[in-house]
Amino acid sequence: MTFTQQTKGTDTMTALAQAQCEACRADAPKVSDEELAELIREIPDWNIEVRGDHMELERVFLFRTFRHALAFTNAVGAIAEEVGHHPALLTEWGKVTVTWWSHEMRGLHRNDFIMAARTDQLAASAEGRK
Ligand SMILES: C[C@H](O)[C@H](O)[C@H]1CNC2=NC(N)=NC(=O)C2=N1
Repeated sequence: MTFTQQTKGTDTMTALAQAQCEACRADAPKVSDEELAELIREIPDWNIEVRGDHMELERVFLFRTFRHALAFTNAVGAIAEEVGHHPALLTEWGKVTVTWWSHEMRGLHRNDFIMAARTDQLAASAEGRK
């Protein structure tokens, strides 16, 4: 899995968000422990959850209303569809839990970190954040 960072901007999260996702393959390499330590620093508000035999990236976003939560849910869904890499999305009143991991390879790929960074960028401009 190559991973091309379009820019080496000062804000590494922005650079991560602008990186290109690659098509997920079952035999794609999981991120190494070193990559994990480096990449999680670029998305500091995300938690690494160990679930069964794999890790997942997860963050809760709070909103004033269900309508705002639903709008954000749909915005995340749209960027997922654009790249063909999809999160788990739990939408509740005033709250959206976003979880990224790579199903076919049962683990964390750089794509998951890219999409978490893009999710943060969406949240930065989302209406009704608490
Ligand atoms: C056929 C389709 O492209 C694949 O099933 C994609 C869809 N979206 C995906 N999303 C995630 N998170 N992991 C995958 O392995 C995955 N595979």
